[in-house]
Amino acid sequence: MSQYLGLKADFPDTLLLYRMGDFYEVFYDDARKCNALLDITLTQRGQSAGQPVVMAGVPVHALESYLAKLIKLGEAVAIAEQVGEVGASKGPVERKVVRVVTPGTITDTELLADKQDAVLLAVSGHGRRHGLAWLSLTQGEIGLAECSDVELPAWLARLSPAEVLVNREQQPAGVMKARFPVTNRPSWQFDGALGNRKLCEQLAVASLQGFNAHELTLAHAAGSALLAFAEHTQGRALSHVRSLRVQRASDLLDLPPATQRNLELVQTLRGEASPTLFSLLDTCKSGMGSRTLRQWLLHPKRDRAEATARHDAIAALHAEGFEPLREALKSVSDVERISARIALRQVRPRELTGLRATLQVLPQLRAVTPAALRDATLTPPGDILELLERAIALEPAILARDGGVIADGFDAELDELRGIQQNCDGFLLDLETRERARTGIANLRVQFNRVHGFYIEVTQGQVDKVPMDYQRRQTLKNAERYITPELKAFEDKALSANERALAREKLLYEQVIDALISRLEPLTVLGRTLAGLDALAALAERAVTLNWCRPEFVAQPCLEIEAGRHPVVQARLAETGGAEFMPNDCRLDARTRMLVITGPNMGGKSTFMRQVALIALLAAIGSYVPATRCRLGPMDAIHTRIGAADDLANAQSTFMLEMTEGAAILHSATDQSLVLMDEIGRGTSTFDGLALASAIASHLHDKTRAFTLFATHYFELTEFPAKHSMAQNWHVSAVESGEDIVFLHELQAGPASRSYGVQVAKLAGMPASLVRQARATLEALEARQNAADDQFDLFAAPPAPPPLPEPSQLVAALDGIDPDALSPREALEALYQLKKLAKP
Ligand SMILES: Nc1ncnc2c1ncn2[C@@H]1O[C@H](COP(=O)(O)OP(=O)(O)OP(=O)(O)O)[C@@H](O)[C@H]1O
Repeated sequence: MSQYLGLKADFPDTLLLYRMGDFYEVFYDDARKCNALLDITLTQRGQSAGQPVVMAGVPVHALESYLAKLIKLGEAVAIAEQVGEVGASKGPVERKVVRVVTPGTITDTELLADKQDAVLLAVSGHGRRHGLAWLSLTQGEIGLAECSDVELPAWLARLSPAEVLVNREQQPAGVMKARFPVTNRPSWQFDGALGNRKLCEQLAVASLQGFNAHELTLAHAAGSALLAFAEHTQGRALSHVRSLRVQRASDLLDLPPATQRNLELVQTLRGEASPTLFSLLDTCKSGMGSRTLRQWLLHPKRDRAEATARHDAIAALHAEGFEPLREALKSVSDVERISARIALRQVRPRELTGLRATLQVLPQLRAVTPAALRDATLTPPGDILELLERAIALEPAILARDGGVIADGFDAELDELRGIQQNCDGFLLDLETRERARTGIANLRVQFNRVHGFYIEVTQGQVDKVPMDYQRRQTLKNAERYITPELKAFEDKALSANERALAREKLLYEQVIDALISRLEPLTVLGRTLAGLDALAALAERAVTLNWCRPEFVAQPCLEIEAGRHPVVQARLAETGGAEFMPNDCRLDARTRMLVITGPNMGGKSTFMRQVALIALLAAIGSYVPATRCRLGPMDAIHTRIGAADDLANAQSTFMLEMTEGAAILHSATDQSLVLMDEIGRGTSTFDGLALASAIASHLHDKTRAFTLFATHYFELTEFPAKHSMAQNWHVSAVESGEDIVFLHELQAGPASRSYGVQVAKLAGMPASLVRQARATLEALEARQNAADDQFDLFAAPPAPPPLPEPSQLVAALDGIDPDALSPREALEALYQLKKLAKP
């Protein structure tokens, strides 16, 4: 147990899986935890320090599936293997932790989601400002950023880390509130100067100035913890991590967590992966293409140069045809992950054959790529392909340790070892023929037995013909057995050929990896280029299949959409064979900044608002958009306040959440933001709600001047545009037919005439008697309302705040005291003085 306890001391917070023969065992608390998490049986064995040893085990062959479960549950796992030889020394075989797997540092293909990177994020600082450093080990690029505590949730949502490293002694509240797996790290690792040095070393540069990252001290501190942890888990330096990107919130189109959620970008409101905007867009042919597209979707830039270049690329793909390219992309493997796994020396033989196949199709892929996108990096690095073709077998074994990985003809020694195994019988026959000819002994035989190994047997009558180089091995009654130097050499080779072939293969495989590591740069770049091409080709395909148009960017404030559609709702309607989707226009500009949208429930208000936001976002990531025409001015953020789900986990009521999100929008939106407000105020009583909704609308119209789509059930708000010149009334149309209602989903100018709530309730299947009663009550209420209608002005300017009271003498005296400048005696006097002033 002492060997186990020694190893465990280095990994106190990590489950330690300890190899014992055919099992990985876990002990004590780790065993209890695994019992609870994996439902594996606890046992007891012997005693250590007077206590029974509680343990549990998983079979070696099932390790990966148990690891996958543990990682999914947010656990970190250290794996201790036997590294010493059994019986080589007294006591237990030497064991070492060879691998630490944590949610943010997994690189195993089996454990990683194909379409999503596992991002490891470190957050430094606490209180108001934070430094962020992140990395996906299978990508090889470090990201750095700094942000305020208010911005932190948006960063966390955008990066969606698999694991967050925080300072054990200064845990940032924003991280602890979010629901990501957190790993505590020692305080000293969050050091700015150390981080700067480590980052420079990692990137092999003298200063971070070239990356414009030299002044981000807080981010350096996070970088220090990030690199230390990543190296610690991999047990080696990260030779493939060679680039750095500084992200500034001000460069990105802001998509706060609520927006990502409400627009169902990568996850539905129920937490499923489809149908979402991403699931609709992602027809990529490779995992790396999908990951790139996802990254584009969640990190749209404010600057439109990159998006315009992507629009150009899609146009080129349309002009020259994208199907042959997509066909060629089918035979491309995940070069991005394979290069990272080469760097980490974890690459498997079949991944190398995948890489080889990719390099082989490159010329063909290049030929079908439009000239404008035919990047220089699409030329195969010839030496790498040549090496893979020569070195790796056509269909290698799954694991290098099983042999059969290195191709025949690559290494003479390996060929010979394999030759020995395969041609043992042939060699012996050949030797026998040669020796018979050389000695003239016609009945000489070359043979083998387990006890004596190989020998040449000569009958007693012929022994005088035996040449000088024959050494006697054994004397029998009728025969002598000999060995020759040649046969001895063959015996040595044959007996250990298998073992030696395996060892030789392992060595050669390592050498191939060494050679690949030295040529990693072009491979990494190639991975990135192919991933980008795959994502672009998917966007080109979507644009044609779904009949989208190229958006136009302009410099003046403007958001004009003709015949816009909600891509996901439209696809769902088409799938389910429901009604046709009704396209709608939207026109906002410097003079019209707000649409007040009314209409019945189910009329299509939310769908319309979301489609406007999705179209703006799609344009910003460089995609075509679901409309017939689209012109967009500059945009810095998309804010949304939609829905009324309680946030029970954070103990917030519907109304509190509504107001918190509303307040966040009012604080951060600008005149370049797009704001969607869906039925704000409905979480409280009618008067409260109406008062708040109108105050919020006024604030957005008068102060923020953001492009706002304001959907509401409060009819009173349809009077808003009459008094606010930049607002207009629009409504979603519906027609009554008898007591029923038909939704036209068409956006028309002007306010809605009524809300049709009772008809919608009938449609939803409310009992007929209840609907009748509701209709009667409604009529009575409307009659009373008309009678009592007074001319109350909802949008009158707010009353001036009351003047601040004069500060009292006591407060003025307190204000005048500077505690740091007082001697103890002066402080005592000041205290007496204050007491005197406090007397009535
Ligand atoms: N333009 C459209 N064309 C066809 N169907 C549509 C359109 N817009 C919405 N719909 C359909 O109507 C349903 C309801 O739309 P939506 O949720 O946008 O209505 P709403 O007015 O926001 O309702 P509520 O006020 O109850 O939230 C959608 O699920 C969709 O199936």
